[in-house]
Amino acid sequence: MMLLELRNLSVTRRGRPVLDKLDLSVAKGELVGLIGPNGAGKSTLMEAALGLIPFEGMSSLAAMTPNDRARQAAYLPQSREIAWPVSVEDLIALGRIPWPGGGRGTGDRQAIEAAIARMGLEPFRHRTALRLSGGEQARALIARALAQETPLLIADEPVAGLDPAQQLACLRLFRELAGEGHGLLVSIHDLGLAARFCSRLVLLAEGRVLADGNPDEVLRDKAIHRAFGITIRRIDTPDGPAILSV
Ligand SMILES: Nc1ncnc2c1ncn2[C@@H]1O[C@H](COP(=O)(O)OP(=O)(O)OP(=O)(O)O)[C@@H](O)[C@H]1O
Repeated sequence: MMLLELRNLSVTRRGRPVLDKLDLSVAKGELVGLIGPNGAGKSTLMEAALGLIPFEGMSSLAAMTPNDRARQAAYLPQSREIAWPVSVEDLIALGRIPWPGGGRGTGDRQAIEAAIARMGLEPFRHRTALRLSGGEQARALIARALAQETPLLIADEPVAGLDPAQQLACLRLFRELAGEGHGLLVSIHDLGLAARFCSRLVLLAEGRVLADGNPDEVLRDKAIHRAFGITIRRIDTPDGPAILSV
């Protein structure tokens, strides 16, 4: 079952085409890694898919009412802004706004507690979110998205700025969520982590999808060289592939 469908999606920014008639879908159970050089349009694609910026073409999410969309997809933007000095627990409760209890119902409480536990935020729950480190704030924002309990999670560079252990924990959790039937669209610059954890990679460059498929195939594709101007060397280890960029 498809959780997100984009057809013929085009975006123009400052008079320049950033995305050009792009097609992309995310199904239940998929952890899709969106890769591509800086400025390729990964954030633009997510913003357009969510209907946050003007676009041409079709996005199944943007076509929904705001409340339906908020129940369908949680979004972690690249800029991790926490606007007010709220506690970590209250920040996470904001993820419940689209649901009937609005953060205060019994179901809401369970979702909030599950998100706190999954992100290991118990020690921080009463701390003002603005007084966390950058990586801790990132985890609190991921927990807010988890508390939203949506079928789809769209995350823009969620592991940037996390330490290696937290990066692994976060991607393991994302894989677990995919295993539970969620769909995830996650932009990521670390090709090694992308190869290890994603079930599918979509390579974006020049406003188009240059490659889309199984990580092994996408990372072997000539398109990687075309997109990044680098060569990828893959070393297989018992823990999965290690990727060297040369
Ligand atoms: N608010 C904006 N107004 C105008 N142009 C923008 C805006 N945001 C991004 N752009 C331009 O759109 C293009 C795509 O940017 P985008 O942020 O989507 O790339 P990205 O692939 O997410 O990059 P990165 O890997 O650096 O995060 C870039 O050329 C960028 O300069």
